[in-house]
Amino acid sequence: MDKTLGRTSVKTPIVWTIAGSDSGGGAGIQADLHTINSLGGYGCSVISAVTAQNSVAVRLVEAVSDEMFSSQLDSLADDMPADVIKVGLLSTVSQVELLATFLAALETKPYVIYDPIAVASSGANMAQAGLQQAVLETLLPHIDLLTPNADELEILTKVIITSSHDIRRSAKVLLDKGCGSILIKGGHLELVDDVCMDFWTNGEREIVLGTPRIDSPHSHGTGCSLSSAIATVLALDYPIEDALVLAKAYLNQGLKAASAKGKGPGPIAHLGWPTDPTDFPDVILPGSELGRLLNLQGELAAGQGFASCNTDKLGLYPVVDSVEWCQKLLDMGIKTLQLRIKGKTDAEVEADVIAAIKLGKQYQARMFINDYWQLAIKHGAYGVHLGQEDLNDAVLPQISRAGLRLGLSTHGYYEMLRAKKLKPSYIALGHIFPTQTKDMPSRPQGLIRLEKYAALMNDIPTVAIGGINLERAPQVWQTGVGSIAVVTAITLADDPQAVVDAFNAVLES
Ligand SMILES: Cc1ncc(COP(=O)(O)OP(=O)(O)O)c(N)n1
Ligand SMILES: Cc1nc(C(=O)O)sc1CCOP(=O)(O)O
Ligand SMILES: [Mg+2]
Repeated sequence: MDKTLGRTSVKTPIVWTIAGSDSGGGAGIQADLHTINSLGGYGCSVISAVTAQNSVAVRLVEAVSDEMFSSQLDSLADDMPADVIKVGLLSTVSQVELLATFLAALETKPYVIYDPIAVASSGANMAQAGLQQAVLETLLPHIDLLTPNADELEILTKVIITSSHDIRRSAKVLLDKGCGSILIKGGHLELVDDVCMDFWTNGEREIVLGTPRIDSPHSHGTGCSLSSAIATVLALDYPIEDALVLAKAYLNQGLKAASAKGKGPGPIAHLGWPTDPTDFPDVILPGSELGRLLNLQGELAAGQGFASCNTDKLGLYPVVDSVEWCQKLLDMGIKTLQLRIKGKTDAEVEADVIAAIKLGKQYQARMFINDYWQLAIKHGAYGVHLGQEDLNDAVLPQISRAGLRLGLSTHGYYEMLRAKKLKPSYIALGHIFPTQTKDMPSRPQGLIRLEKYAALMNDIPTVAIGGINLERAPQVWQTGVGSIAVVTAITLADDPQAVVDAFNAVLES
């Protein structure tokens, strides 16, 4: 029997920060450790330089000796290997070279993020001449994510950023040097008024996140906190797109509550895992005004949205592959249902789609058609269900204009936020547990994440899917989702009627 039901306690991941000490506590090692701890990681530190500073000025910067720098790295490697490493200030050329050699020699290489602090926000230069060249030539091939702001980007690439073309051109310079991906931070990007825009690319995919500019004087250490937040969320095994979104939300939440600790600008507040929807960034869609300005690939735009299901509790939602199953389940009183036939042409499924839609109307049930959106429109279905890949081909305005409901699959924070912008009729959250029904590219989410997702999507109907059976149903239902979708729990049951009755009892509790 599955005793954990997906609520396994997550091991606290180890995140190293390799950075300078800020005696004022707001940036560098201190900001990193606050952030790592606040988001649920265990922070270890390798101090590259000691700075004497307060909230007003940096008075003195002293790099540690090469021996001390290397000894810290080796001490940690021998006993407390990192799940993710965040690198901040490196103040000498030899530190850059020592770190590159150290990373190259690691047997199991963790994900490495480098926030290339060329010049502190206070204006004090903390880096040795020649350091940028050493970074470009020796360190970048070991970096999975580089997080420069526009100034740092210009220093590293010599490209002055005045357009989206410049952003891509400068990113390419760094990717060509061997860096895995780049997050260009929008704090200093002035392409769009009043929107703080962050641009991420790995050369194949692009993600743009926007947030209204939060005008706080207390923004000391924001870059350090952002990169260590990304590091910690990655160490907790979230994918990069979710780490970007969560780190941004962490920063926004902290900026709103930031306060002075001395006479000058204070640091952001460290307030734990973000949960307030208003702190989360806007996913910029390619078909939006800003998306077009940035030349993002694709057509997706927010549009008018989709017809409502008139309830946020869609109940038990069986997903089946035949008209016979539809008939059987409608006879059992099911009111939300999906016909999911895979791998056939439109012509091969059309008769089944027509029959399923007709049955749905006869039983006054919400009959969704999976994938075959053109047939669903043609024959007047109640709704369509589409996944992330389907969004590349489907013409959403046609579905919306035809008055059909739209359900969208999602598998994490980024996809949820992007899906929500399309104003669908419901959002599916998957896959919660391992499933035999389909090969999934993502990992099972588990109940702890599902609970967070359901709370964040609190103003749109939600459906949980993936590996849900009767035993797991009560705990899934307690997370606050509005519906439970199942395939094999019903289709492989010895007594489907008994299983439907038992699910209904859980969902009515
Ligand atoms: C309710 C519900 N949720 C998720 C899915 C999966 O849709 P998709 O990702 O498009 O995958 P396929 O089902 O097409 O294989 C779904 N069908 N229903
Ligand atoms: C079709 C499907 N979509 C998923 C998603 O997460 O998007 S999980 C899934 C299969 C669900 O089948 P079962 O209930 O047998 O595990
Ligand atoms: Mg699909």
